[in-house]
Amino acid sequence: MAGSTPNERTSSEAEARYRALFDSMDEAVAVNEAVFDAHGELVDCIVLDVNPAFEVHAPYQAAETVGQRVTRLGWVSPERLRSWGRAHVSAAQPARFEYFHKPSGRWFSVLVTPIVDGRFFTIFSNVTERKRVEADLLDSETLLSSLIATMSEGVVMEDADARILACNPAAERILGLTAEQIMGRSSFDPRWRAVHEDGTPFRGEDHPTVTTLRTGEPQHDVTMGVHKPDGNLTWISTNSQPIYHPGDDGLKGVVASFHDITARKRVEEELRRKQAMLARTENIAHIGSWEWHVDTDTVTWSDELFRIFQLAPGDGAPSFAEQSRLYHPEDTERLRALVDDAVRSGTPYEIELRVIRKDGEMRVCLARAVAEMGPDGRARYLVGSLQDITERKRSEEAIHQLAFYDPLTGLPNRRMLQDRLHTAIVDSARSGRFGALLMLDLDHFKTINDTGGHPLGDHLLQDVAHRLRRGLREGDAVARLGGDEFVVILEELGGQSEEAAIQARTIAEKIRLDLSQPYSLQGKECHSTVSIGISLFQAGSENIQDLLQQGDLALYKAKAAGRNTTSFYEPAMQAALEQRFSLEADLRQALKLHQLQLYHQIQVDVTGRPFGAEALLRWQHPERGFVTPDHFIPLAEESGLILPIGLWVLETACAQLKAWAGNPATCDLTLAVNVSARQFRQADFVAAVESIIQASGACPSRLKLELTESVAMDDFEDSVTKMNALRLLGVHFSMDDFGTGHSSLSNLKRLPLSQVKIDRSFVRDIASDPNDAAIVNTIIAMGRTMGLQVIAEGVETEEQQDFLRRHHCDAFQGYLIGRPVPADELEKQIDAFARR
Ligand SMILES: Nc1nc2c(ncn2[C@@H]2O[C@H](COP(=O)(O)O[C@H]3[C@@H](O)[C@H](n4cnc5c(=O)[nH]c(N)nc54)O[C@@H]3COP(=O)(O)O)[C@@H](O)[C@H]2O)c(=O)[nH]1
Repeated sequence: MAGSTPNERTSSEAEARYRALFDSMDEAVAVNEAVFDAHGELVDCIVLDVNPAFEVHAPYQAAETVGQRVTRLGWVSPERLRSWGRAHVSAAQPARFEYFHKPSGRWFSVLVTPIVDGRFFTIFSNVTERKRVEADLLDSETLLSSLIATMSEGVVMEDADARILACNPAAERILGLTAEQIMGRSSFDPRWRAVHEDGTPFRGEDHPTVTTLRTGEPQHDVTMGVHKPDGNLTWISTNSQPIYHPGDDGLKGVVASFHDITARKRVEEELRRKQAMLARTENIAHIGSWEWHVDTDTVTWSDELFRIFQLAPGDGAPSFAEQSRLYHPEDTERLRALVDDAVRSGTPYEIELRVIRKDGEMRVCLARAVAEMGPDGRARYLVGSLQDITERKRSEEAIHQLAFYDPLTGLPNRRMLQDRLHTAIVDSARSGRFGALLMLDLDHFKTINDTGGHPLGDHLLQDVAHRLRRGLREGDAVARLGGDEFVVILEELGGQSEEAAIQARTIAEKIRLDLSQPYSLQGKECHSTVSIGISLFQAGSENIQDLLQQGDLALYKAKAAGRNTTSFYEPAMQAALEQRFSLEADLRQALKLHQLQLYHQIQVDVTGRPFGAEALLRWQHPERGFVTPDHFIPLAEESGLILPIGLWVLETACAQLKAWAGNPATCDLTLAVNVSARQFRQADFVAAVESIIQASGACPSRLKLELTESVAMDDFEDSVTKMNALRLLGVHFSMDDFGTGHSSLSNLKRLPLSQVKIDRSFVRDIASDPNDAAIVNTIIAMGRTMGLQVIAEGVETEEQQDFLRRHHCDAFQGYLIGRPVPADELEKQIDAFARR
């Protein structure tokens, strides 16, 4: 360059290079000059120059910028400039600040770099985009942290050593710790006192965050219990997620979120407890429950249901259709109809089903179900129960069996018979045909029982039951009333009474013959026969009790006819029975109304001297007149009235003895009193006699009790005991009706008798019948051998008395000597004898 110095050339070349560089720079650059105040403090800068990029990137035109002060341009505030100037200008250090150009809405990063002589480059970089990203980032971070802060889930962030770096308020609340207490704690910290659901300790290495740190895998829904500082256990469900830094492979930490499931656990626990309780209850009650979702055919069963069917719960509940094979084939059709109905119309059902278990065992179950209906009016669900009622059924059957059947023979008992009889009468009304009741009683069963023992008797009754069942038609009923009494009900006989009677007798005869065939009992052949009473019935003609009574009467007739026979009921028997009932009713009143009297029949010795009398009961009825003992004594025996009557006789007789004791003419008299079987068998008989004697003041040795042979021989040991006891008191005994029984000599010897009385049936024909004469002779001889007084009763003629006297009979009683008379009459007879 001409005319310039080298320095000037160098300077201008540098200027040119600077210019070229300045102008070529991509960034907007301004050259500024510092403005200092009097104290040398930077107070402003004046823009000296701008490059071409300035107009492109900076928000100003060169013309409006050059020569302007930067504070006026708004690039920096005076205060900021001043403070920067203080800190950096002297050190010639660059400064960077950011500046927002409002009119353009752009952000600039402004780099102020000191050059020399108080000049600066001010370089503008448009950072609007970065600022936007930064602002967005800031926004999302703010959002995230406020989200975490407000979350109900606890969140903690742990570093690579599982040490907590951050936590949110929910974590504090759930763990019962402050943020300060949480921060820095590691998952291994024993203070957590973490436990598994089964109560075992939760080891630090199993903690989900530790697992995530170890494996890099997220963990989900890990349940653990942690103890709060107050000792309460809090249950949490935890998720953990690994944290990686972008562009970095290494695991930096883990974030864990957890929520408090203590309440849920409590509810679950309660639910579990209730389910267990329900299962236990179902087990105790043998009730299984089920649910069937109709559309999907999904079936749910309770454990108990599996148990009832003996199926493994692991195999799952069979579908509804499959279940039919679990029931008895006869039940499935009915069940299907009920299920169809329930599905169609929602009708609940209840049905007894027979469940066939895998091993073939049959159980009786009560099935119940209700439907849950859908909006379409069809069932969506069927919900039901199945109760195993096998044991209950068995008990009911056993109770029914006990209540309605005879345990020995298995036949219906009296109660059941009444039901059957009722049905038979109703059926007879419908069909117009006759029915018949056969009342059966085994002949001499007591003897079989007594001689062979009760087991033999039981065996016979069972065999009889078997034969009866075997020999009858299916519709006919057979029952055992008790003891050896059986009843057969025949139905559908003829429509006419004669025809029905013939049919009934034919069947009864068949039964009689069948039952009279030999029995093989306990290895021995036994024989038995039966008496049968037949009573026909028709619709409404009789009530059940009447019918049974008619059967009894017919049976009585058969027995009276010699047994092993059949007899029909006759209305005349009914009349006799009614009369008997009426007589019994009157006899009950007789004592109270003082209608009974004691007559006395004199007894004399061979010289004709009266030594005593027999007391004989008389009943003077106001309407019936004089009722003889033969009529009412058996009735009194059967009804039990003989007990109060017998006591009255004893009391009256003892009172009479006491009265006689005061009279020299009668003081030596004995009085014989008849004792009935029932009276003698009373356990307190001896005590009763003793107390009557004592109460009356009578002399016991004047009292003679007459027992028949059969009474004395029946329960012989009891007779011996009682008689000995009374004999010790002084009471004498006479054996009445002697010769009619079967007493053996050895037995007779054991009885403390004073007298035997020859039955009047032998005396009657004594003169004409050599047999009777022989019997009387034998009795007299035996009595004398045994040292007993022998008295003959029923002596009506001189011939009889002569015969007896000739054969050394000791004493006589009969119409020949005197009829039974009242006590005052007897005393007159005694006087008359005395006067002879
Ligand atoms: N348990 C009780 N039984 C009693 C009582 N009183 C009587 N009886 C028993 O009743 C049966 C009938 O007695 P009755 O009608 O009194 O007949 C007695 C006499 O009258 C009768 N008799 C006496 N002498 C003759 C005679 O010469 N001819 C004749 N045809 N009959 C005569 O005999 C009956 C006395 O019998 P017995 O007792 O066997 O000596 C009868 O069985 C009485 O036992 C009572 O209080 N309790």
